Amino acid sequence: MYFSGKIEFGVINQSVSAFNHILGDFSLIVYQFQALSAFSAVIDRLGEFDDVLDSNSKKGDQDSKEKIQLNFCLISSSNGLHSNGSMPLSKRVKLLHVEHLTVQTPSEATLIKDLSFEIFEKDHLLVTGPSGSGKTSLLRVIAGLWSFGNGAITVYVRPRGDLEMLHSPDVVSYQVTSTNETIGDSTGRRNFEGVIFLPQKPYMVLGTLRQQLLYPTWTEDSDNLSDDAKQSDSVPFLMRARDARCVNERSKKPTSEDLLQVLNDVSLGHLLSRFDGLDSTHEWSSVLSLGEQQRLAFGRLLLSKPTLALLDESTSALDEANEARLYQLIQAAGITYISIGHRRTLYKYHKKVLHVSTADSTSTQQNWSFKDVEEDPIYDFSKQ
Ligand SMILES: Nc1ncnc2c1ncn2[C@@H]1O[C@H](COP(=O)(O)OP(=O)(O)OP(=O)(O)O)[C@@H](O)[C@H]1O
Repeated sequence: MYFSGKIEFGVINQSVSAFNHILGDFSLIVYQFQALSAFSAVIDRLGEFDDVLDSNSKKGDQDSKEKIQLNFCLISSSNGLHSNGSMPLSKRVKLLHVEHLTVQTPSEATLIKDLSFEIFEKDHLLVTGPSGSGKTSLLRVIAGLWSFGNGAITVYVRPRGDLEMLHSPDVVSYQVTSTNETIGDSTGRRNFEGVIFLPQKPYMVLGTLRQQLLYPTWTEDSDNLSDDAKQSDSVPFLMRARDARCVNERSKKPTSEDLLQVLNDVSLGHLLSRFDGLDSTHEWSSVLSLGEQQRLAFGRLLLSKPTLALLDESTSALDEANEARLYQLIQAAGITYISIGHRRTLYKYHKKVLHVSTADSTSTQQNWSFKDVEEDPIYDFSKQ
């Protein structure tokens, strides 16, 4: 066609280039077919996952009446002087109110029936009972990690700094007023300050010894979170982003001296020479024994000073001397705690005891008893 003059040379060039272009585009699909099909499978799975989340949240809304109501209240304080200037008798600060709580498993088997009790400051509570009776589930409910069942729980938290105030000799009383401000419910429960849950096997973060100690209160991730993220539910519970109404200022990050002091307090000073200071990185869950990990977790408690600590067999791997030392340390730090444990020696460090027995599915009777620790016959044995 070119020689007969029907077409110009430039047009032939353009046609070749256009053909190559189209061939290249189609070849991309052929060559990348495997990657594209894998990508499509991932998109399908994400789509299904999203559908399941949507249906669960809709179901959750429908079932909300059946779920455990968890509320957080901000404790308000006053110096409590009477109008005539006299000092009132110091009032006890309520930290936890459990009302008609029934705890169930996801398959609706009842673990604890119609439980009601109150915990005041320094009313350290020991939860005992046979294996499988629901002790851990109860702590998970209080921590907001479990909501199967019904009833209501109110957790009272105080603004950071008030713990120090309470123990200052200038403060003669600390009062819960009738105008406690509700700062969150079961949907917004992650945005508060004041409750820490310590499992039997503590979570060891990837990073340095310093980061281990600062977790979960001063994690780098939570430092880097945007304000929007800090206010959203997407922040993991243990990172505990702060609610502006709860703490006016971010609590002061402990210095290296504070961290060294806490390490010595929990008898882990030797880790510094063994692992070359605070800033070396190791796989901590492998290089530390369970007892050392549990002591490290108590170090975190001593730095964070929560209003309420939930200890789920948190000293199970420790000898009695170390266990005694840790309980004395958190008592001295003014932390009120609820512990689960099987050892008789634990009775000494608690004021109240909640005994849960295995629920009988054929009976509607309560399967728990709540009393002062002195009233429990085991208490006398524990002192020997
Ligand atoms: N995620 C779950 N799904 C279904 N059932 C569960 C779940 N977690 C716990 N359970 C069941 O709930 C019951 C209570 O468990 P829980 O861990 O609260 O008991 P526990 O009293 O703390 O036991 P232990 O003293 O052995 O730690 C057990 O029968 C357990 O199998």
